[in-house]
Amino acid sequence: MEPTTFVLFGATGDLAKRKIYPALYNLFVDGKLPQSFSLVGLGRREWTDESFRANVEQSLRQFSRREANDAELVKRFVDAFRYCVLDIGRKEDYQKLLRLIEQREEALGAPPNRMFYLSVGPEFFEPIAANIQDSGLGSAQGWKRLVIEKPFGHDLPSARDLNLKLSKAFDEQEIFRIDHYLGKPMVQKLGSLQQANPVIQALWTNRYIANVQITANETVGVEERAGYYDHIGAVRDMFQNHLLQLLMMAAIHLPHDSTSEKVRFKKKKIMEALEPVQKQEVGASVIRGQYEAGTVQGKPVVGYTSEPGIAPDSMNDTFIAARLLIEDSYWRGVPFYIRTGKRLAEKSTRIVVEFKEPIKAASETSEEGATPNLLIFEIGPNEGITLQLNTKDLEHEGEFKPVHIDIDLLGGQDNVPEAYENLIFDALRGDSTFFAHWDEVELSWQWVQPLLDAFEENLIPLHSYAAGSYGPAESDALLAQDGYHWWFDVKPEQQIQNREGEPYAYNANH
Ligand SMILES: NC(=O)C1=CN([C@@H]2O[C@H](COP(=O)(O)OP(=O)(O)OC[C@H]3O[C@@H](n4cnc5c(N)ncnc54)[C@H](OP(=O)(O)O)[C@@H]3O)[C@@H](O)[C@H]2O)C=CC1
Ligand SMILES: O=C1O[C@H](COP(=O)(O)O)[C@@H](O)[C@H](O)[C@H]1O
Repeated sequence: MEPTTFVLFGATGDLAKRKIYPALYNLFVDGKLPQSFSLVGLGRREWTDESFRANVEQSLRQFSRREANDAELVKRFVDAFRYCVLDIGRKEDYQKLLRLIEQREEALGAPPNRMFYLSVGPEFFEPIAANIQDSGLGSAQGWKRLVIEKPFGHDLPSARDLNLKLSKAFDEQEIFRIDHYLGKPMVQKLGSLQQANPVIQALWTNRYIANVQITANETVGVEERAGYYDHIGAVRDMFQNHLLQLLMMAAIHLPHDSTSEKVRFKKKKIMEALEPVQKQEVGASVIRGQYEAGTVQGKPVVGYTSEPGIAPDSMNDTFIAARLLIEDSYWRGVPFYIRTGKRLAEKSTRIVVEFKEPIKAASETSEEGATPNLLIFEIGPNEGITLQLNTKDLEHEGEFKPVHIDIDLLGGQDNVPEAYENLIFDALRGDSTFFAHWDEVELSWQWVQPLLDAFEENLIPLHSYAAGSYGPAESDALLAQDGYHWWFDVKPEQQIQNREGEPYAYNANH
């Protein structure tokens, strides 16, 4: 891997501490950092190199996947770290930064390959990009890359405006827009599983698939992020980015020789094929909700409008469910149902592919107990793939009963790289496959914009749901209209337990 200087804006912040340093350390331990690697951390805080390194070490002890108790190893890692006080708005600070980076490159004999990582609020994206350009930081002989966190815009016009401004300093192929869902190991496997397995590939069409359900349920509420979340809601926080990315990755058909460009081109095609919704029609396919007080995993919790920092009359959405249709030859007629929300019954991110029922369609015979075949991709918190099939239960008069085949994709490994590790590794290698291209981001905002307008103008109801449930009843009704139901929503009294005594989600008989 080429020598790299990693320039981290927001080095004193929460994301750097919880995700970026641990990810870099894990890569270091796994031998996946460039041989010549240097990091310059930036912030307004008057830290020194020493206090910076001490903070980084602390973060490794707290958050790293790999043990950080080998003092010699940790020291070798943080030796590459320097700190520079920089105020994003002060042009002279960028000259100081340029001198420091040039010194480091000279000392290491490294070419000026610079990766600028923006772990700061979105209001800083544009001034940082402009200052990188104006200061000469971005005009050295090596490569330059811009890694940018979400949110990418607040709506369609602001996203377009931001992109225009960034593109004055960085070309599209130099911009790496992070969507951490694209870094999740199971999401990274989705395309290749279908691509490499004829058995899946052959079934991946409207001929065999009845519907696809994409769920990202959370048990947490707004936590300490009321100020941010109350202006964003589930639609901008999760749906526009993570959930639409999951839809693209689930629907994609990849050619055998797929490159990063081809993957992103195919994703763009899916977004272009999404049937648009008109603002006045949003209510027919979109449900929005807000949690009321309830009990989440045995603990009583307050309702959204009683959370600290949230206005008592807030109309913000903490839940969204939607039915989307892809108008292409593969997916015409297959509804994709998507939902996400806070304060729900369980933390689970999964994709369920429900197959059509050929037995019933082919004959009028009674098939007592038969359920549709399902292919279930568990994305988090645990990873796995499960296939639900029907088998005859000889003890119960030959009724059908579902059996589940678990496919172990990790080969028993339990210490797998997490999303930020995968993504930072790819950015260091210049592989943009699992970063959101501007076309995808723009098309996502384009699809979502009528929803934002309808929400803003209160054209659709804001349904309440009890904390600890699976969202408003209207979300169930959305699927019931089409003759389906959300799979694996398990009421506490129906939960069965796995061998470890934990609730086992798959209760196909509910
Ligand atoms: N935290 C998380 O889990 C996630 C965060 N994100 C995104 O990542 C970004 C960073 O989030 P997070 O780390 O939580 O935010 P924090 O508020 O914890 O950190 C903000 C960082 O920005 C720096 N900063 C703020 N103003 C200036 C300035 N004028 N000049 C120089 N540096 C400045 C701060 O440094 P100092 O105070 O020293 O000036 C600090 O390092 C945001 O865009 C957020 O949306 C995305 C996903 C998850
Ligand atoms: O980006 C975000 O994601 C988290 C959920 O991420 P996960 O990896 O735990 O599924 C969400 O809690 C947060 O509100 C959102 O900003």
